[in-house]
Amino acid sequence: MAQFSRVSGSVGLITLQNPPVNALSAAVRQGIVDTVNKALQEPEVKSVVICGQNKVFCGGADIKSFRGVMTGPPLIPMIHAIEASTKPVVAAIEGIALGGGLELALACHYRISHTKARLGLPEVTLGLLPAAAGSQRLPRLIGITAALDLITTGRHVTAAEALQLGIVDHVTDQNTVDVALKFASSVAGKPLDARRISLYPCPPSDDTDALFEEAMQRVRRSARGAIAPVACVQAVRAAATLPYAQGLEREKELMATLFTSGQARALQYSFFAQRAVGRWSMPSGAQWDTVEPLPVQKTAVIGLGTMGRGIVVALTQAGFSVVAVETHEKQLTQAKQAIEEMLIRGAKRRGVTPEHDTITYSHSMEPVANVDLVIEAVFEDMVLKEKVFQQLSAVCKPGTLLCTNTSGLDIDHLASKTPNPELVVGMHFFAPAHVMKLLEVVYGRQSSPRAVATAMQLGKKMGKVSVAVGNCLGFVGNRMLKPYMNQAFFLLEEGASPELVDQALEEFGFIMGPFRMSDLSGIDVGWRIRKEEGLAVPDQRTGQIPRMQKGCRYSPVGDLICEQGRFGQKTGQGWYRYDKPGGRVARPDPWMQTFLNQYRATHGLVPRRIDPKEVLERCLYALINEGFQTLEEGIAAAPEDIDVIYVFGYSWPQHRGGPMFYADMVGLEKIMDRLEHYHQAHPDVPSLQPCNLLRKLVAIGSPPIHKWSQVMKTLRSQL
Ligand SMILES: CCCCCCC[C@H](O)CC(=O)SCCNC(=O)CCNC(=O)[C@H](O)C(C)(C)COP(=O)([O-])OP(=O)([O-])OC[C@H]1O[C@@H](n2cnc3c(N)ncnc32)[C@H](O)[C@@H]1OP(=O)([O-])[O-]
Ligand SMILES: NC(=O)c1ccc[n+]([C@@H]2O[C@H](COP(=O)([O-])OP(=O)(O)OC[C@H]3O[C@@H](n4cnc5c(N)ncnc54)[C@H](O)[C@@H]3O)[C@@H](O)[C@H]2O)c1
Repeated sequence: MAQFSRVSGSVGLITLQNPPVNALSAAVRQGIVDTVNKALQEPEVKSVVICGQNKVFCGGADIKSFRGVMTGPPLIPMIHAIEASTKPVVAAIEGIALGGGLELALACHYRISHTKARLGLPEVTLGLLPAAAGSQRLPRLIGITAALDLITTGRHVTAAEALQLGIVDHVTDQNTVDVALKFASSVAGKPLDARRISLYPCPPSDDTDALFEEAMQRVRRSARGAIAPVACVQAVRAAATLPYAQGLEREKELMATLFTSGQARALQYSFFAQRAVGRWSMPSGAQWDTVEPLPVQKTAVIGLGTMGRGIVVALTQAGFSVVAVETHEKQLTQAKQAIEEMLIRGAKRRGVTPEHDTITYSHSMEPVANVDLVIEAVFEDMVLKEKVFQQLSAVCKPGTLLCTNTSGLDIDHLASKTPNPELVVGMHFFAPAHVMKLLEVVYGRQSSPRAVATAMQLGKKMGKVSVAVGNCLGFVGNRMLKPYMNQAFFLLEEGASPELVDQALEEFGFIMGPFRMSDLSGIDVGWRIRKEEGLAVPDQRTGQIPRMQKGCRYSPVGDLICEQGRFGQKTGQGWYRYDKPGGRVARPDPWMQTFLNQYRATHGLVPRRIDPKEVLERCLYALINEGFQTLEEGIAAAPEDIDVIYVFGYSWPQHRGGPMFYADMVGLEKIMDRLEHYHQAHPDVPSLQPCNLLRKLVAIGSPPIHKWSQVMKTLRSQL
């Protein structure tokens, strides 16, 4: 809806009304058409102001309506009618002007923004482009380079940057609508042609071809196969090289392809999935809207290694005081310096003053006594963690929440070592913890709903996308990674090279394939865990690590290269070769080829040519199958939870939605058939056997992903 009123006798005020973000639904568009007509027809009205209800201008087109039948007046003619108006129209921008919201503002003759407003054309993040003439107007207003930046990244700009770029005419910290009304009165009757952006020529650049060539290459490099950023460059190129009307036609053509694409569906699914994970629930029935979080102001972090340092930074930046505890003297000094540097860099990026005086460094537990919440990040060693939790239980005031950053150890076991197991939860951050958006909040059997609500809220305050998951070895993310990595190892045994496997998965859209990723994070991490599990241990009789363990196929290739001291980037050698320890550029290593040849010969394995399609199917379908298993067990509550974890924690390409969304796109029947095919070929790999939930979903006709939760409820009671 949109409401019309007349202010001070001669200014028509149009207020968009569609909470919470005044999205341009059919009713809002109809409201704008009607009220603009009214303003144009009423002779008393000399100028017009458009604003949004509740101090929010407009969040753009109504994304929810994209999947249904589009009704109501189309956006483009509506926007053109505003620009063509003979009475000046002023946009009063408060809160946000995003996507279609900014396009609406660009059709107005003047734009006045509140200092705290954010503006942008984020359509690319939804797999689209600004198709209400935004791709044609913005370059004409602010130039090609700046428009390319905003349109291809979708980033939001502050009002100050918008003023500097020329997107808005004036910024105010007063009541924006009042300022706009006053301004509208002052420009009544003034000529408007110089204010109609569609009439502007696109500002020329020295070498347009070279500029677009360079932009296209940059965008293709970072797009990881996403098509929308490429279409955005093409649309801006049309603005730069074609008359406005033809540019608009090109924009429409490009949008038509994007609008119905699987990528747009995936990205829009991902947008809503990110919001859905905030509405968490526990098997007990406790859920996000019925549980009050505990108040948290003072926090502590125990262990200042790789993870602890990032967690201290994230907590400090979110405004919490932190007691940072590290027993190792040298580590404490180094951590202090690293944390200060990270805070200074972060403050510079955000244009604020760094906050270091809220951190208290300590090598003992005493200062932890009066904190509200502790996050433990010591080595991944259960005996050590038990000891730390016992110490914390003795030192902390009653009611303190005890969280662990373990990557996958048993939360219930750890909780059982404390007098208040209801106050223990997992807070599994991802490295680097101050950068990575994902947080898995792991509830144990006895974790109280308030403890979970508190950890979820803390994550939100730290700017994380937090997902509540159940307790099991590896939780959701790392548990699903195991069958994926196992397939990657098996493929090496059967004839693939690390490069072949990585390339297939990088072409799919991962930032790094499994081997480059494992070189980056340290191959020895998994090796140590496998040794603790008794897997990476030679048989006393043969002296070799068995290739069958507990009745399942096991590949010791990762263990064997660690035995050679090849731990990845940190040692300068791993699955690849680097120019020096700590080097970043991975090069294929002839040593690896020789090693794999000898390994295969030793075990009588005849190498074969591996097709990249097989790499994708075996690695991804095994991971997806494990995802279904976590749903079946209720460890993950919904497919959206898994997809958000994979997109934000494991670099799954967002334009492919996440593993479960991808499974839906590929077709559950195909996934099941291919898994059965590979399981027949490898009967000693149980993770290739389709799990019950997948079979049942196929049996009832493969319902679409948004129906799985409902189906799962019924199935879980039967399984
Ligand atoms: C061929 C056809 C031609 C079409 C022409 C194209 C036109 C145009 O170029 C395309 C667009 O504008 S594309 C659009 C470009 N615009 C964008 O990409 C902006 C997308 N929105 C955002 O980035 C964030 O929501 C804000 C920053 C606006 C607020 O952040 P915050 O304060 O943290 O709050 P929050 O929790 O995030 O949201 C609160 C609730 O609002 C909901 N909702 C929000 N926007 C919606 C929308 N546009 N729609 C519907 N709903 C929208 C959101 O789902 C949530 O509800 P839920 O029930 O809990 O799910
Ligand atoms: N590194 C990762 O990518 C990653 C990701 C997610 C979770 N994790 C988990 O986070 C935890 C920490 O991992 P990390 O990589 O930061 O380890 P790390 O080896 O870099 O750091 C651990 C730190 O804990 C300190 N420490 C040991 N005992 C202590 C004690 N009693 N009191 C205080 N400090 C103590 C050590 O001196 C060391 O500085 C582990 O449980 C790990 O599984 C790691």
